[in-house]
Amino acid sequence: MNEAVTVADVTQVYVTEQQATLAIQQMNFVIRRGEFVSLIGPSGCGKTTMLSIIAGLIAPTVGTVKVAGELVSGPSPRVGYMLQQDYLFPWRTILDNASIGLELQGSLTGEKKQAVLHLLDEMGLLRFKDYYPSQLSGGMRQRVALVRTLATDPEILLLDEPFSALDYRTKLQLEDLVIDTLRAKQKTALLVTHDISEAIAMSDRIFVLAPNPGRIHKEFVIPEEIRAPLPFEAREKPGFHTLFRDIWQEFGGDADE
Ligand SMILES: Nc1ncnc2c1ncn2[C@@H]1O[C@H](COP(=O)(O)OP(=O)(O)OP(=O)(O)O)[C@@H](O)[C@H]1O
Repeated sequence: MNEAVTVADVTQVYVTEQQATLAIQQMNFVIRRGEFVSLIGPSGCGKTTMLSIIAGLIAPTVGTVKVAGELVSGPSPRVGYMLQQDYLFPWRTILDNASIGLELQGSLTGEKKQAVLHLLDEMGLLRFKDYYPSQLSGGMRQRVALVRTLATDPEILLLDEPFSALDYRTKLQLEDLVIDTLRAKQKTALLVTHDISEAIAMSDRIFVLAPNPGRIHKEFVIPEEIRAPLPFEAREKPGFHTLFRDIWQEFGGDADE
């Protein structure tokens, strides 16, 4: 099974007392195992809705989603979710925050706790394991959130603007750390971002979405000449800015020129 995520004919309509909103219309795509794919597009084009459907948090009005060949019918340990905010519990230590997913699953064995400590070590956080979130910087807290997401060993990670609240330097460092970690662990990831450069630097493929109704407008495969071991290096490749401009135009970037 090479397909990590299969989205088939997904349509999502939100109905409120005032109106019905066609948030997503007939979306179809496949993410292969180990791939890093980004969803970019203007506000309201259905990016978060798509992640919520893949995560099993909402059932699509029409269509199906499979994760590793299994129909998604609710939240599953196969899928990990990382958000813009770290949502760490202030009264729990870093180790206890990082372990909470395992604890909630009732699977926090001694062996798993060692694995969490190992992940904290990989993220440069081991010496802070007994600290509380308020004692850490925003970038460090987001690294704890990444450890918490990886601790349950999900097959696919859904990343909803996880770098957008960070300062620029921290954001670039964390992008490198995430890619390095996910590639080493051969994880599949779907990133939602408003940052075209970030999407190009991190992804294998990019879907540009369009709004009203939310749909896939265009797919970009990142060419070999732009790929690099780490996103920071990809930003320096010749061809990076040409691709940026191509995507910007599809984004409607030149609409007011
Ligand atoms: N719970 C809801 N009830 C009603 N309408 C909703 C709900 N959630 C989202 N929508 C609508 O569905 C559309 C898609 O929203 P969604 O949040 O998925 O877009 P997005 O691309 O993630 O936007 P942003 O970039 O601003 O986060 C929007 O028109 C939004 O107003």
